[in-house]
Amino acid sequence: MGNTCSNHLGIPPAKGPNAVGCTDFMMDHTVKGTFFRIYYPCQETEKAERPDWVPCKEYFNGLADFMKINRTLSERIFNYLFGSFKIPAFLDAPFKSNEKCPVVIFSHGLGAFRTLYSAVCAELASQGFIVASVEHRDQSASATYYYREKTESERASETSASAQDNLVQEWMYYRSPKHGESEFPLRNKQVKQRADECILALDTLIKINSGIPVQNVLKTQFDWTTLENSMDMCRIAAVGHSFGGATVIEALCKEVKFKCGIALDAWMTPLDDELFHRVKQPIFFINSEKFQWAGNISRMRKLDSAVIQRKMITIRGTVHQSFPDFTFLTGNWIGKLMKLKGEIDPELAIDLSNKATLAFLQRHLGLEKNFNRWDPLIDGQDENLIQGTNVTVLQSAI
Ligand SMILES: CCN(CC)CCN(C[C@]12C[C@](c3ccc(C(F)(F)F)cc3)(C1)C2)C(=O)Cn1c(SCc2ccc(F)cc2)nc(=O)c2c1C=CC2
Repeated sequence: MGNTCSNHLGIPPAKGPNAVGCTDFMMDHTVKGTFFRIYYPCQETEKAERPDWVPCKEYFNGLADFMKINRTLSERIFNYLFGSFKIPAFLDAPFKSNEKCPVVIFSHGLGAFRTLYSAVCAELASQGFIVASVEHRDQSASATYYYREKTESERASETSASAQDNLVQEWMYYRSPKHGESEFPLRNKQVKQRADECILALDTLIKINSGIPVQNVLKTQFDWTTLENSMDMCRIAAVGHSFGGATVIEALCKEVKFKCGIALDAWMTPLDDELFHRVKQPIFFINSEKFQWAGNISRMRKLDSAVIQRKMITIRGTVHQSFPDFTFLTGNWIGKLMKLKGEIDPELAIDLSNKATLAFLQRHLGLEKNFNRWDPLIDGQDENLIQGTNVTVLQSAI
């Protein structure tokens, strides 16, 4: 990425001391199995190549459905606009770390999928974390796939004998609420499934860490046994964007192994009210300036506590899409037109968010790093940050 001129488009490289590897894991042939992309510290290798940011065209089709635009037209536009981007990580590079790595489980937003937050996940991996970016199968992702065994008739109708093993790749697309269907029951059911999927991903990493052999149904060149005894299972956090932010809070409530949570522009609607007094871990809300509204903020405020650290900052000049990778991938005027960019430089915004995240993780995972140099950001002490929120919340609404 030698190109330094400002109009260079691409996901910014990670800033930490470690090179970043990434690979995919799918547990089994069911829709209930866990599916995630893992980012990890790796050996510098010139031969590994960077994977495509969007792995296959079905994701662009799903994105078109999610945005309610025509598939054929948009597939061409998305391919033209985004088809050639690579992510800042080396595919299947050999894992390398001279110390146990803390663990982050990442949850994507509504209409997104596992690869769209690589600027956040790769940065954490470059700083020594192992990050599992889950792909949710609750029909909130634009698209996702799983494998199922072929049925008798499918096998029978097979022409060539050289057919692949008896598996069929099954695609699941975003499900929008039916006409008249109220949003809460659907989103509440989904947030519970999403939390379970984050916990299942964590349990899978725990098995891998303890040397229990686990099957990866995806054919990759990555040797999962190299991760044995490499993860610090006392230092686990959950991070997520928007619907993924709500998933973080639900997951913290269900699984005490998550020591803290970071919610990037959380969307609080899917959460039950009675959840708020049950979650006990520290939570950090990093909000955009444009997405939040009083009702959403007042639900975050219900988590305020005198005894458990709950923090909130707002990044000036940001929009909801300032956290996913799209914010880096279009020119200024398209980006602003499509609300993919705010007023602030996207790389500065994600840098502030990542540094504040690392400082909060050091504080609540007890890391012995120097991320505490960014502690002031947790309290909004920067010209581009607001401590708390810019949204006025009526006192009575709390
Ligand atoms: C009419 C559609 N309507 C559906 C309910 C609202 C659609 N919408 C605003 C969008 C996503 C947008 C987007 C993406 C991507 C391009 C592209 F051109 F760059 F591809 C453009 C334009 C369309 C901005 C959101 O849903 C916002 N949002 C998100 S956006 C997460 C996301 C999705 C797809 C991505 F590729 C990247 C990130 N995650 C949430 O958890 C929640 C919300 C709202 C409440 C909870």
